[in-house]
Amino acid sequence: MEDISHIIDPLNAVQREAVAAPAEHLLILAGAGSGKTRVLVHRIAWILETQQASPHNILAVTFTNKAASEMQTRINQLLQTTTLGLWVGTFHGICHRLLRMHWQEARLPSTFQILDSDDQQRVIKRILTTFALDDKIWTPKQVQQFINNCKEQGLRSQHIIAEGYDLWLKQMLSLYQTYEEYCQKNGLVDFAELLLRTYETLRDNTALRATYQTRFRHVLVDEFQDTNDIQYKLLRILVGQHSYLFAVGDDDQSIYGWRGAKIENIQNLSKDYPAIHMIRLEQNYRSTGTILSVANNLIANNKKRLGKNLWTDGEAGEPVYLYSAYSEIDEAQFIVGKIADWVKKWQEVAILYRTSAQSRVFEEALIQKNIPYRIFGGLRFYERAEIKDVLAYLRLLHHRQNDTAFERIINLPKRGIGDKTLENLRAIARQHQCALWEAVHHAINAQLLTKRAATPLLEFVTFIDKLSEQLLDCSLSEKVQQIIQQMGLIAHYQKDDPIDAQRRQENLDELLRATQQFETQNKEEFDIVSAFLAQAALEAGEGQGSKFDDCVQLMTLHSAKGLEFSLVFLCGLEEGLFPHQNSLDEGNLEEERRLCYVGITRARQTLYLSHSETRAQYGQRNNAEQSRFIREIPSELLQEIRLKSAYSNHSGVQPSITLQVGDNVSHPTYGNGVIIEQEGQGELTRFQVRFAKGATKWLLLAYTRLEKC
Ligand SMILES: Nc1ncnc2c1ncn2[C@@H]1O[C@H](COP(=O)(O)OP(=O)(O)OP(=O)(O)O)[C@@H](O)[C@H]1O
Ligand SMILES: [Mg+2]
Repeated sequence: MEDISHIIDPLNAVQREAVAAPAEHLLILAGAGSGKTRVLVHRIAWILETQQASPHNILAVTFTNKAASEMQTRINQLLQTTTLGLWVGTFHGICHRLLRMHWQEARLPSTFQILDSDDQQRVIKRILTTFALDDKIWTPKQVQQFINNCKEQGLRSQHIIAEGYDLWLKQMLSLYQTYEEYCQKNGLVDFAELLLRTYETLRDNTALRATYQTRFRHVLVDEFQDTNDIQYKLLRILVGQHSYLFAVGDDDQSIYGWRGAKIENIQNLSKDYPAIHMIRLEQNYRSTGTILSVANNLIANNKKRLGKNLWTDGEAGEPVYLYSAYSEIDEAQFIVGKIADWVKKWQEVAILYRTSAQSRVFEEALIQKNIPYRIFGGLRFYERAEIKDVLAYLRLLHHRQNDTAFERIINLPKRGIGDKTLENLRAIARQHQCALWEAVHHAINAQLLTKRAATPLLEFVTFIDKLSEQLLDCSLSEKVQQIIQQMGLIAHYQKDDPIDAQRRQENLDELLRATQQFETQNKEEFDIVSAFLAQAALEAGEGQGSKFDDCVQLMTLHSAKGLEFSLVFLCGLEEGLFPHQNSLDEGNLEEERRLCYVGITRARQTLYLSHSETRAQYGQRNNAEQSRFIREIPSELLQEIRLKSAYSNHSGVQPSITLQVGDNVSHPTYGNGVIIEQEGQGELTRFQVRFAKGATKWLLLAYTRLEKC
């Protein structure tokens, strides 16, 4: 047998037990940072190295594409070779792959296209117009949620029976049904459909099911606590009579309940696989003792827990710091000031927040200090308008029947094709049951449109046909480059919004780099354009590029799952923000607390918690109450960094408050401005100043040198 010490040695006794367990179903239920992901990776390496199965027999499911590629790298490192045939991916990625391979069994056209969330809403909007429903009452978003919820539970419209007089449900169901028919006819597959369709295909196809059940002898799943109904069903159907499930998870980190994830799936495992062997890991290797105590104390407030006790034999480390800011801008400046003092790599630093809108103030503060940063997950690269514009062109060139792409670019840049003409086209398409592209031809041939309406349309289709022919033999990146050039997109954005044009151009440059990289990585790919488009839709920016690799990471708490950083800032700990008001209203406090637990346990060495006493919301500044989560942490574990103490250390003179709202003032950095608001008293007096350069800032009188002028 091969020497497997490099796989086993870096593990503790319980981790070894899990990695080297005999072929059986296993559930590793353990707290944050206890090595679950490490154990999963080592288990794969161990299976391969001890030759119990070939890479071909292994399927590993992770939560993000980033996690999947890290996992693949770790396995290759451990085995010191590149493994081929191993499937590692997200549920969506794996299902997409299966559907591409088995489109016939799945009753899809070979050219089926993925609808991302935006495209899906566009389709729903179209359907809503044909129903002539009031789109204020029947919002596309609401219909989208209804459809996705159904699909995530494995339900088709025909499976749901609207009883009696439930008119709302009846209406939703008929919208759902129309949507299903539309997608089926046009070969469109939304994200939830990827999973549901794969499940149904395997369920209804005995031979196919048998093939995969025989193939995947080992099915391994990370972050199992966040699987939803359809994902669980998929796992059940993939794990055959002679396969083994290896699930790792942490009930305390279940944070996707709002998206249909079911903690109960952990209990279901023991019901559905009675022989499952459960292993608990309790030693945490990630965080200092103090950080871990903070996390343990917080999560102890949850009632619904399976219960576990995490410990570390590492050092207590630094205290956990708590900063009370007087505004979100002060909060951002404090945090960014601390980051500027950080001497190690930027990439070891993360700012975590509850809602993605909070990122903007941090971005501004980071830009001011010239610190490179990257937004992970939130502001997705492939979701940015300019990227979607170019990809829509690419889609239409590749597949003229793609109506979503057609609609997106028909007037981009402006061609003078009016809404009325488009409405006519849609009607023709409906009547002839054809794509908009064909509807244009119908309309022109049968002279259904006025000359004024027909001319730009004819120009458009001719242009696209010509461009398509011209680019036929070009590489993917050449195509993208030509589209950007020939469509005059940069000039269009310049006209559209000159301030934003620079950023958009940078994004387009980045897109070109992405296609070039894709080409070198996928030399064997037969249909590289389709492969790239699918990846773009699926990844939606997780692998978002940045000019710098080494940059500070900004992300929502939800995106932070599974990751770790030396220095973590957990900000906006205020009632209504975190815990979020929606969750409070819906009785989901425990899930919010788990989210806070996830945030705290991302930190290895240093953790700052912060909240602001006031926060601007909906155009006004409100007082904000400190989050209950801070109060739930024993105060001896926290070291407060107080404005007050900062003030008393401040060598300046006692501020004499001679300023008032309406005064013209000058500031050494920001220049001249006018006071528009005043708050607080004595040493905590603060002014809101609108500066001539455009910025509006809250300034604490004790800190700033504001002079009347
Ligand atoms: N036996 C060990 N010896 C040393 N370091 C370890 C050991 N086990 C895990 N680690 C390290 O501890 C950290 C946390 O491990 P890992 O990310 O696998 O935990 P996890 O349980 O998956 O955490 P999460 O719940 O946040 O996903 C990693 O840096 C990992 O390399
Ligand atoms: Mg993990």
